[in-house]
Amino acid sequence: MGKGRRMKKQGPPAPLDESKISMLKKRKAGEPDSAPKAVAAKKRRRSDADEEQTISKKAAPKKSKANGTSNGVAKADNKVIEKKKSVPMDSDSEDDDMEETEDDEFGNLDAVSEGSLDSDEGVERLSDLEDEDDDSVIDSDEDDHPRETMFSDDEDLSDAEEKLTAANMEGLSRKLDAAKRAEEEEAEQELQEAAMQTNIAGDRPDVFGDETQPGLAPDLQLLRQRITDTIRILGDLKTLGQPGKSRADYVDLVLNDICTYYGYTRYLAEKLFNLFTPMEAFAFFEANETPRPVVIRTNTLRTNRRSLAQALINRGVVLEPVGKWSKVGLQVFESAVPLGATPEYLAGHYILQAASSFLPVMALAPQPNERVLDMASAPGGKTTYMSALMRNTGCVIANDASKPRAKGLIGNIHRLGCKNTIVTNMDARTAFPKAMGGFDRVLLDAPCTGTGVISKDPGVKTSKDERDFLAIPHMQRQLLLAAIDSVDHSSKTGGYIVYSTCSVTVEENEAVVQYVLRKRPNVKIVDTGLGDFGSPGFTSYMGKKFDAKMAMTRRYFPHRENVDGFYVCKLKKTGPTPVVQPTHDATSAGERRARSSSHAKYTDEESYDKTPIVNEEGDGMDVEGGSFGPFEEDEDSKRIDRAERNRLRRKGLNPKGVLNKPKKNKGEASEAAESKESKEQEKKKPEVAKKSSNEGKGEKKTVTKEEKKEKEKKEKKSTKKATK
Ligand SMILES: C[S@@+](CC[C@H](N)C(=O)[O-])C[C@H]1O[C@@H](n2cnc3c(N)ncnc32)[C@H](O)[C@@H]1O
Repeated sequence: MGKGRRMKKQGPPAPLDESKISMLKKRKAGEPDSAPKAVAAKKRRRSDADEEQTISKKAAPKKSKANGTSNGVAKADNKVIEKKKSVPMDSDSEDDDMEETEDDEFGNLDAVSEGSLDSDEGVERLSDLEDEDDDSVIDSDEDDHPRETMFSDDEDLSDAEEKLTAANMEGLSRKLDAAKRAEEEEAEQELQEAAMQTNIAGDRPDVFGDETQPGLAPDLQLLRQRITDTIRILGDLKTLGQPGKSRADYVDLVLNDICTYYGYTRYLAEKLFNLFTPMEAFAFFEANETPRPVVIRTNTLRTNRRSLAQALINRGVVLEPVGKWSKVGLQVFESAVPLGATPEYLAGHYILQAASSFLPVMALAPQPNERVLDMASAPGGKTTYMSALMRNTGCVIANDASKPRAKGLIGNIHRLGCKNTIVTNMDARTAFPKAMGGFDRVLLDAPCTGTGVISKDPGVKTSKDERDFLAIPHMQRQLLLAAIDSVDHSSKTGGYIVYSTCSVTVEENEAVVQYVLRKRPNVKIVDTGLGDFGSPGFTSYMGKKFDAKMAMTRRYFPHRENVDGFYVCKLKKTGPTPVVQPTHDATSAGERRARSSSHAKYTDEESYDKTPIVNEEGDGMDVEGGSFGPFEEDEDSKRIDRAERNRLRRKGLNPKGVLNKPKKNKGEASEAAESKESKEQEKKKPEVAKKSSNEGKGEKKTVTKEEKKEKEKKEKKSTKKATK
């Protein structure tokens, strides 16, 4: 498995159709639109495209002259070229440049976003196309027909994209060059691989032979070579494996090498490795070493994608639509200006947002006039998208437990002009549905370990340990139960919950969903509406079986889709959550309030869902004792405590010493558990001694001798007395 193959799989987005470029370059050069020519142009080769580009560049100045300072396409292209030559990347000159152009361009952009396009030549050429604005305001309409609405293949859209492509062809030509180079590299790589495989064909490569000298820095190239060799052997152990070496030996070797080469802890490397075949695991680890594409989301509350693209192209940004699956995303290839400081950014026309982050919101598909909760919302990428899909109507409650993060959230909400949003700062586990409930839809984009975003945060490689993979899923389960309980199952338009994480581990995804399915039989998994993009969730993992519908949840991986690792699950609430009816005396005022709002129907006998909560053991599923077993509260805290003790031991610390130190806030529970445990052990000691003495083993021997001596002394004394 070499880089070439990985590139093919993970690769950049599919190379652009050259025909589009040829056709549009012709248009750009002043030729009338001609569909037949465009079809013929499809077959042209790259050299033709280059030639046409030269023509278009020559034609461009005329246009820009005619346009003056307008947003003409030709000017845009020139500007890209000029900027590349004359605008250094240091911030001073960027600012200067922006100041010079800001008034005109920004003024125009505002006009465009309000639909009053300038009638100058360049802009006209764009505006004569079907505007995608109307479509792009709402990304998805009815939940019942999500695919139709979200993956529209309609003509207008592709036509608009062609326009965008035309406007951006300078960048796209470069992209084609890059794709060609990548292809050549791939071919080269494959040749090398083939040669390498020929060398070892028939041989059984001895990957165990070349141990690095202890104390010496490893030769990374050799290490990488050994990783690829071991992975190949694991793919055909029978033929390539050394006699006497088992699969476990090879896995152990490759895991150690992965830890050294990529810098993971053994614990995490193993966890991630186990998600895939060895070959795919390698692709995953490799993909974590390269950044994902930069993507921006158009804020349709302020502009539309076409106008935004136009404005940014004018500033020297090279971009293109992110893909058919989104009508609001733009992938940025190059930028002559800082994307977080353009006038368009400051005016809230877009937000920098990873492509995978769009998906949970698209799955939730909030509708205008609904009441929606975003449980863990900071810094607000998804909240603001929800607000835009709802066209600033209804109400979005954007909650986050972190006050500093909530500040960033408020900033984004203001910048993007979301007027239907209220920010709250509460621990969602306990606040909802107590404080508020009865929502039409709830998004839980849960706090997670971040194993899907290692390319952004390589610290995850070493910072996440056993304890995190117990404590975080524990919190996720609590949050998801609260999310379900906060939804109004009888909502006419909704009744949906979307659970998402930017982690790829099973503990944080399928296992959390499985847990809530057992705890809340009044929810079921439904289609996310995200089509075939991504892979199905696991229905079984390492001997554990999950609900068959788990395949309807979606997984996204950096090496497969070239997006951050992500998980999306959509649930539909079918009835009220069964609750044990408390006596009135025991009900607090807060609980009564919550019940009267969100759980109004709990007391309604007719609508009360009598479905019994399924057996804690699950429906014949093997959920006991595994690494992601039944996750009961007590079980969890014991496991978390155990993991904490292990962590401290690994650090060479005495868990008792550390955990028994008085603490003010965190860890009180584990401290209490720890001291309770040690007290119990203390109590147990005499019992052990007693028990042992009965059994005649170990410690009891000493005790018995002492006792015997004591007894003998006493006997001697009493004998003496008796003699006297
Ligand atoms: C993955 S981030 C959310 C990202 C956000 N949805 C977005 O798209 O911008 C998880 C968030 O959960 C918040 N969080 C952690 N524990 C929480 C809790 N108990 N209740 C509410 N929010 C919590 C964190 O502060 C963090 O901002």
